[in-house]
Amino acid sequence: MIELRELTKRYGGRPVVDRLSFRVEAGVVTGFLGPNGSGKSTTMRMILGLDAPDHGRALIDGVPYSAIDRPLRTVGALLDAGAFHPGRSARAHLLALAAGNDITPSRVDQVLATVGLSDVAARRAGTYSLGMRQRLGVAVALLGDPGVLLLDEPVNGLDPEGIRWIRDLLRGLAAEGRTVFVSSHLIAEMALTADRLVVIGQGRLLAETTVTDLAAGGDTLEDAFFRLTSQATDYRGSVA
Ligand SMILES: Nc1ncnc2c1ncn2[C@@H]1O[C@H](COP(=O)(O)OP(=O)(O)OP(=O)(O)O)[C@@H](O)[C@H]1O
Repeated sequence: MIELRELTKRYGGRPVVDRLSFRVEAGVVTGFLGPNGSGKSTTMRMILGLDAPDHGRALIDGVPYSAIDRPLRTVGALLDAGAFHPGRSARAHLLALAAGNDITPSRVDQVLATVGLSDVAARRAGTYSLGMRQRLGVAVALLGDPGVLLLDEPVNGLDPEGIRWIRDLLRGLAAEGRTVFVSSHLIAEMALTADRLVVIGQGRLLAETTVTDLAAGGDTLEDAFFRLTSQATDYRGSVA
């Protein structure tokens, strides 16, 4: 379970995450939705201890990330799919991470198979397509067989087959009782993947809901999402 209590981050005096409080429960996929720049990545970075909050806290199974022993085995994260040494093979990359976290080499082969990279595992990660890099990022997240998973925009750059694959994977991981928290700015994709939704705008909580309830007002999901977030963007578009 992930719990945020009044989590706040300011940049240049401006709150980009603003007293955010909510829970992400185990056993379902929770979508984290908001327009561009609404603070999703900053929130995830604070949950993972990569950015320090100015106020409030983020807890994973009741403790801050920094207090978790062997974190890879508790929390798996996909933040930036490009974060690999380009000269290293996918297998070497995973083996190095496994060695540092008391994870067996056989687990490396398992996750390579899960993400569909077994046949190309000896290739340098720098030669991978964007979709293959996303899959390697997912392999890293799964490596420690963690009970909690955070994925920031995992479908970015994936083709339709890859999108369906990640959707099925996330739903399967939640069905195993894991906590799955996945960000997106695409309501249509989240409607197919997530059960619960946490919607933010300008760093503030706009709604904690379910896909079913969001659509219940008779609107299309997209209309309901726009209605929720229309007053909470830093930009405005107009149709000529
Ligand atoms: N290191 C930083 N320094 C200053 N401002 C930052 C920093 N990181 C993020 N911001 C600002 O914080 C706000 C929230 O950014 P964030 O990346 O968390 O949003 P997001 O919801 O993930 O957006 P997107 O969907 O576009 O990825 C933005 O206005 C961004 O410019």
